[in-house]
Amino acid sequence: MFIDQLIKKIIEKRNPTVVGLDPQEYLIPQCIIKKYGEEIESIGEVLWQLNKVIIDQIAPLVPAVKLQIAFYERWGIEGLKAYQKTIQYAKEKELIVIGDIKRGDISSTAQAYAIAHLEGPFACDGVTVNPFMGSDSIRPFLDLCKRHEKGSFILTKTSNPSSKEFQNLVVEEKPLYLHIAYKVEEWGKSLIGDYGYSSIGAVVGATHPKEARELRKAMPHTFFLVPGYGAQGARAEDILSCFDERGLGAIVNSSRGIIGAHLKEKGRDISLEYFKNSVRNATEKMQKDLLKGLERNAKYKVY
Ligand SMILES: O=c1ccn([C@@H]2O[C@H](COP(=O)(O)O)[C@@H](O)[C@H]2O)c(=O)[nH]1
Repeated sequence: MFIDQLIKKIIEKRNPTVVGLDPQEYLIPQCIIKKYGEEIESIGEVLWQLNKVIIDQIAPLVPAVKLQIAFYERWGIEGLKAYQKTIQYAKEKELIVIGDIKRGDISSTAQAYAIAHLEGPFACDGVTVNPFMGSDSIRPFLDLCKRHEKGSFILTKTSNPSSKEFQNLVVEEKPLYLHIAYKVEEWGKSLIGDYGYSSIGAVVGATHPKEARELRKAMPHTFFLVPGYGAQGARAEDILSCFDERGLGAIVNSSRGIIGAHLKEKGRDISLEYFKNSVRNATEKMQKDLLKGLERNAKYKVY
């Protein structure tokens, strides 16, 4: 089952970190661009080689990677080829692969999305899904998660500053994000694994600790995918309430904070060796930070 595999890997590596493979142009080291081609036609190769370097550094350290599809789609077919190759390589390295695709549409269309991203050409282990269109737009993802032992994370309270515009609106005496939370718990009921969590999880932003605390209580069987740590300003202490007393219940994403760590230190004109060290150091630093946060608080046991 998706969720049990994810949790087992988190425990095995003592690390609730997912590295975001979000290769924004400005953070790609010059040495990789120079080696694989500066022309637009080479972009696929650049993205793929960049990701390969990153994955080789982080595979022994983390349980999972998350690919934000926008940074591949943005380049068209060549970008999507790099996306596909990266998914394959990360799986070979025994990483859990999450496709951050945030899809949501009428059921026939949602089914095509679910096939593409859970069993077809871009099959990941898990994906992110947008619940705005309601249960029938989610159903095809649930069905394929069940059939193929995959996972989905439903946007519940997102990390961006404007998320409150809709998600915090009070509807029938409760904020909208709580209505979504109860639905996500219901959708996940038949996919609960050995640790008490479902393969149907929720995206809960690290940047909203108050809401995260409320959501953890409202969603006892829902595993959280938590973006917002690092580049968006959230710190380890903001995230603690996403975890249960076992130190389980959440995996924390960092993209720019890890694959762009070199920018703060030196900029883009660095050697490949420097880039590798920078990615590895930033990943280890995040792991230490999260574990220290959990250990400092007597409420949490850490694996
Ligand atoms: O609420 C959300 C949902 C998804 N994201 C995605 O996570 C990463 C965050 O990247 P950083 O560089 O670590 O800020 C990115 O892919 C977002 O699209 C999110 O930030 N918030």
